[in-house]
Amino acid sequence: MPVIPSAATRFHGVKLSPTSEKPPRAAHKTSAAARPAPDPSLTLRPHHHHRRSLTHRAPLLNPRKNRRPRSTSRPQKAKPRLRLPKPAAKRSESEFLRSRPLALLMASSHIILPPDDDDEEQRRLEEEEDEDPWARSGPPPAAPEHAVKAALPFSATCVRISRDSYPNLRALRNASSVSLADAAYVKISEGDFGYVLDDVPHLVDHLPDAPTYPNPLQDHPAYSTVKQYFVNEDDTVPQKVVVQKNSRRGVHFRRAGPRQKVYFESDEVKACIVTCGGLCPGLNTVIRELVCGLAHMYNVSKIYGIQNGYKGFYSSNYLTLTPKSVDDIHKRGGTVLGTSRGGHDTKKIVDNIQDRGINQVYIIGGDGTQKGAYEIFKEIRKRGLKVSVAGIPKTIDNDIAIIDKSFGFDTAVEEAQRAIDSAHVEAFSAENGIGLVKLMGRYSGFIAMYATLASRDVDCCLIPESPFYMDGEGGLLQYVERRLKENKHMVIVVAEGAGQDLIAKSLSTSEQQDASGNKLLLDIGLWLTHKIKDHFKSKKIEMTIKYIDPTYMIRAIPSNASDNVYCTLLAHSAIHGAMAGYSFTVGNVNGRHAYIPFYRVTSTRNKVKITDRMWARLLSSTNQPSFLSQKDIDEAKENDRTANKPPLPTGLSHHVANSFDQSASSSSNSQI
Ligand SMILES: Nc1ncnc2c1ncn2[C@@H]1O[C@H](COP(=O)(O)OP(=O)(O)OP(=O)(O)O)[C@@H](O)[C@H]1O
Ligand SMILES: O=P(O)(O)OC[C@H]1O[C@](O)(CO)[C@@H](O)[C@@H]1O
Ligand SMILES: [Mg+2]
Repeated sequence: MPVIPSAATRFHGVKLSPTSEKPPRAAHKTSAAARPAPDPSLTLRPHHHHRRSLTHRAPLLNPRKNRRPRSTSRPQKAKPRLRLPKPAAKRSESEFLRSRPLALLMASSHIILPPDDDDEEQRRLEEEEDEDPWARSGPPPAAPEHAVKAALPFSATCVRISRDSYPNLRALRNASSVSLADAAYVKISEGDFGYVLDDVPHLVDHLPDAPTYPNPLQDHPAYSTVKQYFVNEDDTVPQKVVVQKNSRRGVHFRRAGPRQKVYFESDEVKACIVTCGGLCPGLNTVIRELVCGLAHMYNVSKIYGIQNGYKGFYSSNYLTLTPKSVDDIHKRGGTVLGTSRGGHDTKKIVDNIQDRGINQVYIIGGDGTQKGAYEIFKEIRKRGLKVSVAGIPKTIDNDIAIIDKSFGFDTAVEEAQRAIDSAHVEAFSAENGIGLVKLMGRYSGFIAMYATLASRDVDCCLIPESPFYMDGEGGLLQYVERRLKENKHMVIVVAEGAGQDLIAKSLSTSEQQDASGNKLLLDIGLWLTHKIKDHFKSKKIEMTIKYIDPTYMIRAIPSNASDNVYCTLLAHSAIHGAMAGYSFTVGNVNGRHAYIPFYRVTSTRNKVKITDRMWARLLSSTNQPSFLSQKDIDEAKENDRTANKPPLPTGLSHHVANSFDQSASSSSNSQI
């Protein structure tokens, strides 16, 4: 374990030891501009151990040419997943081509076929494909109890979803509607009763001969008493848990957790961690637990911090992280690594990953960051590198699709209470007092909604998902007037993304964007304050309004206790997945940690559904008008119907498509 020397640099208030190395001169063509600039303040000490490790050129893991030297602890060969296509004689070439998913044809090195008898089965199923008995006549009649029991064990019946699951041929056929590059990474398998596995990519998809090793956790004293520590390879987590008797089993994700076999030896691992996008409570906890988890569970000692977001991959030296150097960082807000927006240059980033021999990349960030992680993963796959990419979703707005909740959200809602309490005290203590609080939420009003529901002092909550208007019958100004008459004071909570159309209409400003291309928002809090003041002035009614904007104070604090635990578990799940060779975004799905494909978390955004009971609860708790016309409600219902449905390859069997439809439909988990 590297020990922090006294000369260690202080960075973002934390003691960290930067490596003194620049990346080795690459044999391949990283441009000079892409090289990290030497930073004198970060080259304080020679660090021989790491110099040696960093100058070691990343093995370009073309399975045929550059195979890793075999380790002393005998690697176990992975179960072969590749099968050669059947002899041409059995089918004509065009038949063969038609029967292969486009994705598999493109990457001939990983054509993955079911066993011969499955091929027969496959053809039979294809013939039956247009004859979905459920589509014709509804769900099958209830089977006798013993038959249902026999059908349910996943591994017994879902023969095509083996431990090393592979893309389903039918599922990906004619994958022409998604981009070629993306179709290659969609791994969908089918099982019985409408079961679908939306799987994540694995190293063996492109490195079929990658050796496996026993998981070092099995010798770990802390885990020796655990009854079943390793998760079953076949375990999956359903996207939708509210079902009826005859529902399809629906879409599932691979369950997160430690596997019996891993694809990296401990001393082979070189992990790096990066944080991108805006701040969020818990970032430092995730960093800490990644470092400590890698070191303590898997005996990994080469762990590096990338400074200031994606651009740090190619413009800064990497920091050496040890359990000691990150020991107390979870008690601080922000990120000790620094963060930024913009600067994602996939090629330069992967050049540097390759040059420095990094083989596990942990990427903490929001929706934009996960899109960036997906691009990095695709480039890594293109180059045939043995690198796992693990995304850990971070966003205070809670707008990442699929997952139950993002870390830091609870802390943010809790901290928002203090601002709302102050607003309430100010409003209550004045004659006709209004307290107005602006909370974060660019496109999704979760913080505002939950903070309002938690507080009970709020009279009106405005969020981006629910349009509102100011003037006339049923408008906001009329409601404020009425409320003051009734109560003599009121509290308004507004999410920063609410009412942007109204401001844009009244102030003719041109749209601006941040470095990542996100729209820069106009200050709805300030605008509302003026509008309300002007309204009462024109009516000659005395009133006082106090505008509180705690947005950055809320996201800059350390995470609370429950978020700390959540961050720890997320970090551990990410480590287990990366060690097991998967690339994914990790998240809680219905209370279980799962590995979610990048394309799923990046293709839609989690939003407050104003057609759900939760929003109705809010309306009934504040007594505010909904501000919605029938047209707005119809539109919202239509949006909800397709809200969580990802863009899928065309040519999916309607069994699979139906399962996705059902799992995406709104009357599910989001309602409590
Ligand atoms: N489509 C994309 N492809 C590749 N990289 C992207 C993409 N969108 C964003 N990024 C990169 O991801 C990083 C973070 O993006 P962004 O600033 O949008 O924050 P975020 O991750 O969405 O977090 P949050 O919005 O919660 O603060 C930036 O460095 C940006 O360049
Ligand atoms: O000022 P910054 O750092 O760009 O961040 C602001 C944005 O970041 C977030 O906190 C997360 O996306 C948004 O709620 C907010 O609009
Ligand atoms: Mg974002």
